[in-house]
Amino acid sequence: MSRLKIAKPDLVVVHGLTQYYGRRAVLKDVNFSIKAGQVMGLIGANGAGKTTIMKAMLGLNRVRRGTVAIANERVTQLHHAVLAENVGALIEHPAIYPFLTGWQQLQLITKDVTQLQWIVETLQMAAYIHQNAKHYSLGMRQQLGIAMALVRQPKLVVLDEPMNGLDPQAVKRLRQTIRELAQTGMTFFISSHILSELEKVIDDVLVIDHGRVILQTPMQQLRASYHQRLLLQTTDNAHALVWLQQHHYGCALQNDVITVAAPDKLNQLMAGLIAQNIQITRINEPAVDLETILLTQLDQVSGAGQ
Ligand SMILES: Nc1ncnc2c1ncn2[C@@H]1O[C@H](COP(=O)(O)OP(=O)(O)OP(=O)(O)O)[C@@H](O)[C@H]1O
Repeated sequence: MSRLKIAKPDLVVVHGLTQYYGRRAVLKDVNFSIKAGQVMGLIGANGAGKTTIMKAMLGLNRVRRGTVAIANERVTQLHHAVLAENVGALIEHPAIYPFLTGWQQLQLITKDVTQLQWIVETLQMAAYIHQNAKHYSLGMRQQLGIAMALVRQPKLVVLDEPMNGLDPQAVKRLRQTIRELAQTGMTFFISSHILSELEKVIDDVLVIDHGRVILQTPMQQLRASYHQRLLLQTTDNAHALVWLQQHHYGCALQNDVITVAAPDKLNQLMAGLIAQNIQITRINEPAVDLETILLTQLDQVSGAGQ
């Protein structure tokens, strides 16, 4: 029996978003969509427009042109009923009342004790949740802000730099929580400068530069598009290098290690070296991170545009 693969619907559709601060365009025809259950990362340099995009999605800014739709409902500054039911967000600094406890602030969002207990336990906030928030550290305030965004388990959660001020354990917990919630169908849109953390949690990445989208792609595809290097050590590196160059492999020798660029016929390469009586003593594909992949990819994008 053949199985029909049902495409997930778009939960967020942003179309032609253009925004000015004064006379300066800070978003320029921004288009993207996020499918239900996806975890999408938003990356860009300082001032690229990440927070501005998130604010526009939440009806916090007046946009010049373009539309935002969440769960098929238009969102504007004056029309945002869909957000109350379906969206949790932490943008810039968490809005916290200093004379309420963390628990009381969470109660402003939901009275459901099961949900309240769940988030306090999940983010391990029990030690301070009943203290007044004015005594909270930066990290505790940030955790409370995240808890406020997640507590009702809304369809969409928008998090602007959520890892700010969190210690490594809290970052790990947040990452696990996001992955678990995404498994249940929740959708996330997360900006972060900590690419090494972001890449552990996202399915797709949206890259913006000077208010324009320059890349939107699944992480899997991004990784596949990166031509991996190979590190080789042999019993006779000098001889190996000559053979590789003669056979048009891009390669270089440094500190007794040969770097070979993107060998797509690994068997041929190994067989060729062995036929020369060169023994391969070590072969290694170095782990590659999102930052390296993106820099390479963006070089190609800007190179192609020249
Ligand atoms: N209220 C404002 N008035 C005028 N200009 C603003 C305002 N808010 C942001 N900007 C400008 O809009 C541009 C985009 O800012 P935005 O905060 O969206 O960037 P970002 O990508 O979130 O940056 P960062 O990584 O530093 O947080 C910047 O050039 C910024 O100076």
